[in-house]
Amino acid sequence: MSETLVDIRDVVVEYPAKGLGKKPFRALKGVSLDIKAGETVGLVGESGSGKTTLGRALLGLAPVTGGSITYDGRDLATLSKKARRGLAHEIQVVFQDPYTSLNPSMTIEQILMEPLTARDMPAKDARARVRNLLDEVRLPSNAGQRLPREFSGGQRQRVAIARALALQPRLIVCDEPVSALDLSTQARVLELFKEIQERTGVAYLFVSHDLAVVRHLSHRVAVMYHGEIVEWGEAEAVTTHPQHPYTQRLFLAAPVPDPVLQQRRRQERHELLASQNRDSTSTVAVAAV
Ligand SMILES: Nc1ncnc2c1ncn2[C@@H]1O[C@H](COP(=O)(O)OP(=O)(O)OP(=O)(O)O)[C@@H](O)[C@H]1O
Repeated sequence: MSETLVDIRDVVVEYPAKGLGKKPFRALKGVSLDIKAGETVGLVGESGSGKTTLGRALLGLAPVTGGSITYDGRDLATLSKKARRGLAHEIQVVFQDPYTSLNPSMTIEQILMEPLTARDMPAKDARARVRNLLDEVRLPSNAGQRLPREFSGGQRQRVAIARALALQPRLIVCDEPVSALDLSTQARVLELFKEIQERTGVAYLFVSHDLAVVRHLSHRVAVMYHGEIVEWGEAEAVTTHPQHPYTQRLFLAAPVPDPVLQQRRRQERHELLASQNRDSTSTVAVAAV
């Protein structure tokens, strides 16, 4: 795992001003990170910190006004629309909400065939590929004839993952893909993400507000705060020895299943907050994370 697939350098995203005389809103303030082929990079941070915006920038869906995003050695900003479309199948996305991300009036087979036939795959081959995809995400082969509403949230998310896999991408932007699921379903879907990566070598940019989820899956972790990356490194190091005060608080705020450990965490968090309140040079505003 050494080849750099994505190189994000000093990226700035500014959303247009809402109203006369207002300034554009700077959602990313010079963000840098890289993703290697076959790697999972976890992106964690509180709501509004810019995680989704970074994923959208990578997908060409956010107004990038500074810096560069290089994919497989190519600067995305300098690609023609045609070249960008040609790359589209290599970078796919799985969204948070499995209830709204699938067309309710299409069968699962139609949903999965769509990207394949749009790329001129003959219908017979596309049907065979759909059967493989259902198998890859551990759904029964007769699932193809059913509608999204006949499935649970976890099963629908499996369909969304199958659709993302249809064109054999090299990178999937996963934007809070398990946040809408209950805990035991989350665990099974996370295992599926892992299994798929081991089998296909796909890379993930895995966006989540949940440190436990990110820690479970990621090789490296970036922590976002107010449009900046405040911590970036190996998942083990970032999650067990966080250096930045914001990461320390995020980590201590994360729920843990063990009540004794949870109580200890609460105490540590209390002490940390108290010490940060005393320290007026802290770079982080002391609000509850
Ligand atoms: N289209 C938009 N126009 C204007 N501002 C936006 C737009 N999209 C996002 N923002 C703002 O950019 C900031 C970052 O939003 P973003 O959705 O990237 O955060 P996030 O970390 O993914 O949050 P969440 O976990 O709640 O999804 C927020 O202040 C948000 O209000």
